[in-house]
Amino acid sequence: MSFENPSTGALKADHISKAFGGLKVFNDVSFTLQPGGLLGVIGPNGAGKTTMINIISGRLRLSSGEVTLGGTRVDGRPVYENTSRGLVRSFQQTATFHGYTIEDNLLSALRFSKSDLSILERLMPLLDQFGLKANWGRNAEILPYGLQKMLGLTMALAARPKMLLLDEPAAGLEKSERDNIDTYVRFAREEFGCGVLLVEHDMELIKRLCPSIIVLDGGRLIAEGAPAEVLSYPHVINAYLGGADENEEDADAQHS
Ligand SMILES: Nc1ncnc2c1ncn2[C@@H]1O[C@H](COP(=O)(O)OP(=O)(O)OP(=O)(O)O)[C@@H](O)[C@H]1O
Repeated sequence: MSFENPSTGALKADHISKAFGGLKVFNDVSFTLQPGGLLGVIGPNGAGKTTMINIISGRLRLSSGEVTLGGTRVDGRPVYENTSRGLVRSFQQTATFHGYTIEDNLLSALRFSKSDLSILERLMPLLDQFGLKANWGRNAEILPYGLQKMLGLTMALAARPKMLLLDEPAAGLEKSERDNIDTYVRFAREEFGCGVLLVEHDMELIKRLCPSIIVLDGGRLIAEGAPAEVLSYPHVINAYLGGADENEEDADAQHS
């Protein structure tokens, strides 16, 4: 039994593991994201970051362990049910309805999440800043990629998230557009008070935004803590650079 309110409680991954057939994507990973908190998730390609978001949001089932929001189990639950609990994810690729205008896309997002037009009013400063307001009646399909990406991210806020799962929001953006992600995350936290799980490869962004991070590699959680510290750990650097085998390093050390 839980006495916590699911819409205000922490997001907890408790000893979660996922395998696709014989392929173990991650194994025995645990972490907690406090309400209103911000946790970065990094790891080399194929480390299992997107799979983790798919599991937390309800798209995929866990092999073992559990994920709870405010004490209520959310893994294995339908996506729409988790969305209505305030657990909302964004996609690595753009996720807009092609053939529809910016306005239509946002109105559809409001409808899907049973939100009213007042949410659109709350989003207006963001829409203005990203240049989406200026392109209101344009077909989303023909917008530059950066605008499509920010539209998709803004649409995620239409569901009034309590916990926002962001899957590489900066991927595909020009360097000059990446400040938009800082603005977006700050806005989401201030306007909606939501917690943010930020999966990202852009280390500058991670260092700027996240007070703490976890690192996944080869299916394991290999480090956690403040980014400046964690990113200096040799085994984290090694995971990213795919450096020399540890035994080779030992052998080198013995010969030097
Ligand atoms: N539906 C699936 N069936 C089988 N294997 C899968 C499936 N989805 C993902 N995988 C495998 O799981 C592993 C983790 O993939 P995932 O996309 O979660 O990694 P990632 O850390 O998000 O990578 P990237 O940083 O490149 O986006 C990869 O080896 C991938 O091929």
